[in-house]
Amino acid sequence: MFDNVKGKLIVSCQALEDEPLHSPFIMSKMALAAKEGGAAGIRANGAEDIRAIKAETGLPVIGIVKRDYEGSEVYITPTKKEIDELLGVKPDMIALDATGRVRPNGEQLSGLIGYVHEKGLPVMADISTYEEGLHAAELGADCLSTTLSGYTPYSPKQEGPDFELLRKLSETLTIPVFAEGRINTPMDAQKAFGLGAFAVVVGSAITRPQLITRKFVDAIMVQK
Ligand SMILES: CC(=O)N[C@H](C=O)[C@@H](O)[C@H](O)[C@H](O)COP(=O)(O)O
Repeated sequence: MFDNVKGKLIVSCQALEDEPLHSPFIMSKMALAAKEGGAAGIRANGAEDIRAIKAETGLPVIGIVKRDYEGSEVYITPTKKEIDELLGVKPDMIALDATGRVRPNGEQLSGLIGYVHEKGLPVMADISTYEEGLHAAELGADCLSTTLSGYTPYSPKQEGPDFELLRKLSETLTIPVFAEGRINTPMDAQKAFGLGAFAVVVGSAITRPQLITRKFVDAIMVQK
């Protein structure tokens, strides 16, 4: 996985139930389009989507399962149950929330990292702050991704990527740091590599047409 994606673009192909493109078939075609465009890997949500994407593209897949639990804000691969679902479709890496927030059922990040490793897969730790990155690395995460910066109550809210977080983590740590979250333009991606990103993950700017459309509409409204 790591050799295949180093220095390259990973495209996140996700459409939740409340999104217009929600469908494993559509996500598999989205992933195929990403492959044609030169993507080296795919990030995807849910066993069904991952199965379809792997069959259609053969690209390495970073798998997650997004699920809400009462009493916890953690929704990216929150518990062992979601890891088990992913193991059934053989992703090349499993990404999970590695923030300091309380997980459902009292499950612990350290236990989940250990569990994924037992099953022979690497772990991508989705973090929102520098401290969370250091902690996840100490716990044995194989790589980090800046996925959750801006999405925890205590991380900075920004329109663009959290370049500062990327820079600090890449400078301090030896494990790969992936740039992810609001990488909106090819220039953002170039800048991320300049700051030490191991690979760049782009989602909405490529695979959420409703959001891409909204940007055009908003720009037109402002002009009027
Ligand atoms: C915060 C959260 O739930 N992020 C999710 C994580 O898998 C996805 O919804 C994002 O699309 C992905 O991280 C890529 O980011 P962006 O779509 O901004 O390029």
